[in-house]
Amino acid sequence: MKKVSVIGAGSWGTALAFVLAENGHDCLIWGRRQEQTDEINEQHTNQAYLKNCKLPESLKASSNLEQVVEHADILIVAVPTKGMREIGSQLNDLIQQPKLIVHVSKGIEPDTLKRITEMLAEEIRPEARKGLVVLSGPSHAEEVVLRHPTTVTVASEDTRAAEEIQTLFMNSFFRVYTNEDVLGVELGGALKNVIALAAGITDGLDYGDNAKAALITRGLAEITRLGVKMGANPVTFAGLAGMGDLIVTANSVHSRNWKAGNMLGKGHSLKEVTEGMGMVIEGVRTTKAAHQLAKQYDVSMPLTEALYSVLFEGHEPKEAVDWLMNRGKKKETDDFSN
Ligand SMILES: NC(=O)C1=CN([C@@H]2O[C@H](COP(=O)(O)OP(=O)(O)OC[C@H]3O[C@@H](n4cnc5c(N)ncnc54)[C@H](OP(=O)(O)O)[C@@H]3O)[C@@H](O)[C@H]2O)C=CC1
Ligand SMILES: O=C(CO)COP(=O)(O)O
Repeated sequence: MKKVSVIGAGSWGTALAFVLAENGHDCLIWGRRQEQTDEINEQHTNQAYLKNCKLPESLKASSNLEQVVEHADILIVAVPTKGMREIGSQLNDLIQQPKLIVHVSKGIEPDTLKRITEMLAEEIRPEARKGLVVLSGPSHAEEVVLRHPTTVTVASEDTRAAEEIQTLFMNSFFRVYTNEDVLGVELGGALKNVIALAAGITDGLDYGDNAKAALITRGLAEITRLGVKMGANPVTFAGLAGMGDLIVTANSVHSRNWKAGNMLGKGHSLKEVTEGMGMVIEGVRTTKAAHQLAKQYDVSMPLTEALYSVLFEGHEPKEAVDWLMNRGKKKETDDFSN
């Protein structure tokens, strides 16, 4: 049994805390609102994020970040990418003894184009970190708390740290692999949200299954093309953090990114969609970052460009699809030579 703290009591932080508590670990979860941590402690629920889920009574919650950081040597950080630097800087101030820090979020910071391990490495001093690990893969929180079979991957520069986290989470419904390609795992997790938004748009437009299959396949091709140019292992994109997560996010009714795209395809504005969701839609900010990365690395990412034009340049979804379909001829397999 280990002491573990989860920072962030949204859908994913709560589902992972559920797994850890089920595994017998002494798990404390931090939420920034006391009424929410009271609900977890007293009702053993977190209705705003995981409806009708009974949480293990052994799972405890606190809104006192200092207490939560002190509780454990392993910190699981589960806040949206937008809040990552602020949390990282607070952790830097609060950590007394070095901690193993695991993040489970999926995004890239626009403008700096930093991945989450890079942001955390900038915010948290090296002496406060035993290691940095990313956990990613096809894993909707709603299904994890139903104990439905789920597989994820953990990656770290430090193989032993990744293996420690693999052991911490593994159980009969939550299977964890390790992967040495931190860059590929983080890029796969972040960029699939862009393609899932686009998949939601084609579903919103009622374009059917051919269009969806095209988006997923060509989406994976452009994610891989960028990732390989940045130095990632192409095999990672055929794995859980790449194809696996892209399939689940582009097809699931649980996906906030797919839902957001679906509403855009049906004619709602981006403002309406983001304000109505009540949960994070990581793909919107990541589309900005991916558009910038494509320029910086001089990689062709037409689906990302089409989505960018809908989200940020006022183009209609149908116009973007027409543009995609009427581009010049291409070979399917020239991807890696770009
Ligand atoms: N949901 C899922 O199934 C999965 C999600 N992920 C990833 O996990 C990350 C977290 O997502 P998820 O839990 O789903 O998000 P949710 O929207 O469900 O919850 C977000 C949580 O973070 C808190 N929060 C929001 N902004 C900040 C901030 N600036 N500082 C501190 N806390 C903040 C919210 O607090 P409050 O309630 O007070 O607003 C809430 O507890 C995302 O990157 C997502 O892509 C990965 C795999 C699966
Ligand atoms: O990353 C996820 C599943 O693996 C969750 O996706 P959404 O953020 O689109 O709900």
